[in-house]
Amino acid sequence: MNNQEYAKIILNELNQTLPTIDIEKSNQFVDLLLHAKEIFCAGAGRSGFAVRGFAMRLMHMGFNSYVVGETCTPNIDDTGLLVVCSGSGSTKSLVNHAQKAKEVGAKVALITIDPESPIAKMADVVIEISAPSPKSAKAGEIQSIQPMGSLFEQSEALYMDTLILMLMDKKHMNSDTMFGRHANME
Ligand SMILES: O=C([C@H](O)CO)[C@H](O)[C@H](O)COP(=O)(O)O
Repeated sequence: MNNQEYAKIILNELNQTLPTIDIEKSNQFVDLLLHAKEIFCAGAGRSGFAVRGFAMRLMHMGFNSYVVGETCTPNIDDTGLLVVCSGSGSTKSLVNHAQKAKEVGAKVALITIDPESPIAKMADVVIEISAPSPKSAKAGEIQSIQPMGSLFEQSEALYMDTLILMLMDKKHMNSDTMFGRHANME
């Protein structure tokens, strides 16, 4: 198959995952984002790349957003929100981050394939994406030709872009006002 044929298959897969994500839980997630004093974003591997992109857009909107593990990321307290992206919901470092967040009274939002996972059990809101899971027993019903967690990782990145659009509506922001905060020392 050529690249265009594969592209159509991938888009078809995304067309199954993205429109089935829960609306009410997404509204709850947006409320948590709007009310947090500081937002801490965590993920490992390719989920880590996805959540870094989300942290950047939040920064563009004026939120105090941080990537967990970066040198200049401060402590989390009861005014904070931890956003975790984890297909399995059981990656050890991320379980530890969620435990710490709950210990200090912070909120936790999880994007995952497995709503029964250890992090899901601690989370205030769990966003389930149905996709194959290479790292846990629970796999979503939606099938993929892509390797490992690719469909989940693409879906979570695009899902977080839908959250950004919802936040832009609520805060009356547009691309120009956000670009004003983009790094000018690149
Ligand atoms: O990078 C990943 C791997 O490529 C799976 O497709 C995962 O995102 C990484 O291993 C983290 O795992 P999860 O916490 O289960 O997302």
